[in-house]
Amino acid sequence: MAAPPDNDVLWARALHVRHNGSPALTGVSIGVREGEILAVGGPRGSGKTTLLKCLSGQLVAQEGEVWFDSTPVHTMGTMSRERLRRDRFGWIDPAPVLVPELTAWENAALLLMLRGVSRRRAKTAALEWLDRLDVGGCARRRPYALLQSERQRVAIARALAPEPSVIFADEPTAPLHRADRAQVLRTLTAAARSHGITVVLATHDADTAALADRTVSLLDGRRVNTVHLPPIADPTDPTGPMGPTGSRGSAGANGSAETEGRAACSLSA
Ligand SMILES: Nc1ncnc2c1ncn2[C@@H]1O[C@H](COP(=O)(O)OP(=O)(O)OP(=O)(O)O)[C@@H](O)[C@H]1O
Repeated sequence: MAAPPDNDVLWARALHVRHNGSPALTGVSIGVREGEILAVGGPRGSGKTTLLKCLSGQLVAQEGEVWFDSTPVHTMGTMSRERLRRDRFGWIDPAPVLVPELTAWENAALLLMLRGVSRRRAKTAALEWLDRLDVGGCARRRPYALLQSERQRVAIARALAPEPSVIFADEPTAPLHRADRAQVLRTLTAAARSHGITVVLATHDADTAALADRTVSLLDGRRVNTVHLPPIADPTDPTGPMGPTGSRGSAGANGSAETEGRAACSLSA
């Protein structure tokens, strides 16, 4: 078992994952450099979420290796992986999952308090991150009183507040409209760069991938050289393909735009 290259904070080799017998990842290898913002692109069902789950230790591949900071994650026991995820990693879901009983600032401070940071220090940090994400004014509201886009900003603040080594963001701007998407992504990437946080970002949106330092593409669970996808259309733009007369895609349950997975690609060597 060879250790990964020194300049990769995260590294995976020949990952094979099958969900109920169906292949989700087939021999995927990837290296993520420290402080890098890496986009994992590809159409729906191409394996992006599965890859992020393997890299973050949520899922152990049936075959293959994952290393973080020269430590083999694939051989860790469940408790060690949980500890690693809690102490070093952050995760942003496509739709915000907040604790309904807690206010926005308490949600944003939650991971810090779970790590043993005092309530006062956690609150200060949470309020700073909420401000940076333009939801400082919502700090005392509970999730039910927030817009979906505000909830997602709170969820992003919660992931950033502990300043983890790596943030895994799975379609983090899916619930947002186009203008919001760019602003939130810029905040996320700027915060990551200023704090040296590595970001692994799953997206099927070309505009989102453009903000990354580098993009790797997946198709049908394999690394490919290129995947050309149309940018996600804005459902609020009447002139766009998602507008009133358009027929491409459909609005998801949370109002987000869905794109078809049309891709032109070539298999990598
Ligand atoms: N828990 C599961 N059980 C069965 N099949 C699954 C499961 N999770 C994912 N799959 C399948 O594995 C493949 C890869 O899914 P994955 O969610 O990783 O892709 P993705 O690129 O993230 O897609 P999306 O953009 O829709 O989230 C798909 O065919 C998917 O249907």
